[in-house]
Amino acid sequence: MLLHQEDDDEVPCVQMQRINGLFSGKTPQLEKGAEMSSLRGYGKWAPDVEGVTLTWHDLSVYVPAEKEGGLFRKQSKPHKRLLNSVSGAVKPGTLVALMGSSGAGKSTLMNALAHRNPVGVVVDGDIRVNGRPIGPYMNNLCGYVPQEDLFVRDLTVKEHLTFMAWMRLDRRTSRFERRRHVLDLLSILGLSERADTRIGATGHEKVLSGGEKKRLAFASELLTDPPLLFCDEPTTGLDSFSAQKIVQMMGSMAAQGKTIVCTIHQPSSEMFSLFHELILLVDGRIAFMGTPNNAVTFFESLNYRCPENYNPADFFIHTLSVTPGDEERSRVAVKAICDQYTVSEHARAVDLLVHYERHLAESCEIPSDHHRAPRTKFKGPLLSTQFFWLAYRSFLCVLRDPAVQKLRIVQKLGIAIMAGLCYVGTQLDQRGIQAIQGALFIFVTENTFSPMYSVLALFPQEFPLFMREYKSGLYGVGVYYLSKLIAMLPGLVLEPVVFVVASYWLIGLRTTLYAILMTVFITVMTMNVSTACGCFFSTAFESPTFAMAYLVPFDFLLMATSGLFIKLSTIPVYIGWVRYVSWMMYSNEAMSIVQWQDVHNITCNSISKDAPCLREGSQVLRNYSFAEENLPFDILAMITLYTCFHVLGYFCLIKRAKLN
Ligand SMILES: Nc1ncnc2c1ncn2[C@@H]1O[C@H](COP(=O)(O)OP(=O)(O)OP(=O)(O)O)[C@@H](O)[C@H]1O
Repeated sequence: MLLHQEDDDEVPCVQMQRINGLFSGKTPQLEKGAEMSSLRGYGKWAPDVEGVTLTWHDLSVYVPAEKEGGLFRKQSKPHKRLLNSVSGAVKPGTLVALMGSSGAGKSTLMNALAHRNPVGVVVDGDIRVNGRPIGPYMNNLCGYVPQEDLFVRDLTVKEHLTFMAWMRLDRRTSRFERRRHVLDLLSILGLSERADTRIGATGHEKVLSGGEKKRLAFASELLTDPPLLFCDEPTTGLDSFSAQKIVQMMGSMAAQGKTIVCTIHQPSSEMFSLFHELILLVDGRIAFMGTPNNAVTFFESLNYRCPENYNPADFFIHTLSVTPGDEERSRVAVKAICDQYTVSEHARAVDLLVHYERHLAESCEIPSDHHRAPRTKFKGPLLSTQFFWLAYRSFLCVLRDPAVQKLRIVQKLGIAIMAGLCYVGTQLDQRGIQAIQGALFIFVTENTFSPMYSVLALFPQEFPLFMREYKSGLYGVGVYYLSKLIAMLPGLVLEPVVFVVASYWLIGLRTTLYAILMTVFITVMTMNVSTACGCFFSTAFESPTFAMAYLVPFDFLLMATSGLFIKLSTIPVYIGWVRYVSWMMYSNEAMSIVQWQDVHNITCNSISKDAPCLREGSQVLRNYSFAEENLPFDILAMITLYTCFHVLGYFCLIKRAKLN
């Protein structure tokens, strides 16, 4: 059989048919024109795409090696190579098993092929889809089922898919079509009966089984009907029956023309027989690529005979593994297998296919910006749609956890009543001044500390899911951040209102409508600024523990400069600047102004003979270094701080997203 290529520019048809026959017996030979046109018309809006051929040539992947040396003497080591000049090709309608021992480079290869490389990873080589170099359009073209299932646990199966349908499908898809799509997928993947079941998560009430979650992960990817699908260890953690079902399902999808690459560990013989192609990776090199039957023959030709009734998958991995105690000899043997594969007819067949695809693409004169074509065809959801669905998802989560919400409201109510009871009977006299100022300070602290600390986990706990969805191009940082804020807003208004209403009259604060409304407004503002500060710390640090470590000293300074414990005019200059970022001070001053402005009838029953008698509200304010005319400035300062904290939080989230 003639397998080597004499001339890159001339690939005779007979030779190509032979290659295809050798490479995969079941793959239909696509017509030259048909194949190219299928890709040219591709986009999410064009689900009728026929299929894709994925090729990669001379592909190497590097990561920067760790730096050595002390704090002031860092030396860069050369990059570490994870993949070493690998080439391969997968045709439409093929289910490929990507196998190798742990650390062989399977995930690295799959990430490179799917154009989803982690930050810092350098990819060198040529990866093409139907002859086109891959690019950001891969987000639209391919589906990626990750190994670890990450879902919003409080959603039901149907809600999750509906969310995905709005976030992933073309904006021109009608509501009816989306619903039909979701229902069809539920039915195809056997999830119809679980449609209204909550997904659940590890450590919580588990409501979907591992296999069902995996099928849901497939459903999320299949919504866009991608012709190319990557699956990272889809059977890991599943029982043999569920694992078999998943592989069978992938087989049926491949039978419909999809190209599916799947990493897999220890498949049973029965499961292994469902794969059309096999790629064996070892130490970043390809030890074999071709059909499982050809793999057996290839290993036999190297005197590695798979015993009868032995699972070939186990045999290959065993042969390619490094035996403890005999590392040197095993490494030499494994290297010899890779070297033999490189000069084998199987490798040459792959090379020919790779060159053929490239030749085909070049001869079709695709415009230089061809890689943008799929993007221009697909019209993603509008920002407003993304915002609505993200906010809706967050609201659902809040509503689905009523115990936490109820607890927070009950807690607020309890503290408000306790605080109120402490100040019952407050008179407008000299003792009353201290009582009122103390009560106002409780208004400030109670609406500062607990909300600020309660949001510290908000972003870190959802970060893995956010990163996955962000990296797959589902939405941007801004719309995500904004949706989180909006979802929190009802609670951030309700809680302070409950607090003020429950304690205001018990304490005996001013009962003018203006004073009540302004106190409610300032308390709501206080809680929102505190939460904004918490959000900033939540995005700036990778864990709530770190955030807390920095937030506690900051809080101390805020409280010390709030105006109750020390006269603001006497604070030393070197620490005095903190008052300008202390919303506790602004809030305290604003609430004090509301309570004391235009008060002229304070009874003079001085606590001690030496203490001055404060008859006027303005005197009370002056006593705390507050000034009546500062009220608009205090409110403006709180609004500014609220905005600044959120802007900082947003930029920190962008930075974290880019670094991960
Ligand atoms: N970002 C990275 N920085 C440094 N080393 C990395 C990085 N990513 C992967 N590696 C290393 O590259 C090698 C291949 O990793 P990869 O995750 O691709 O292996 P794998 O075959 O998928 O393994 P497993 O089956 O255990 O998931 C491993 O030794 C891993 O430690």
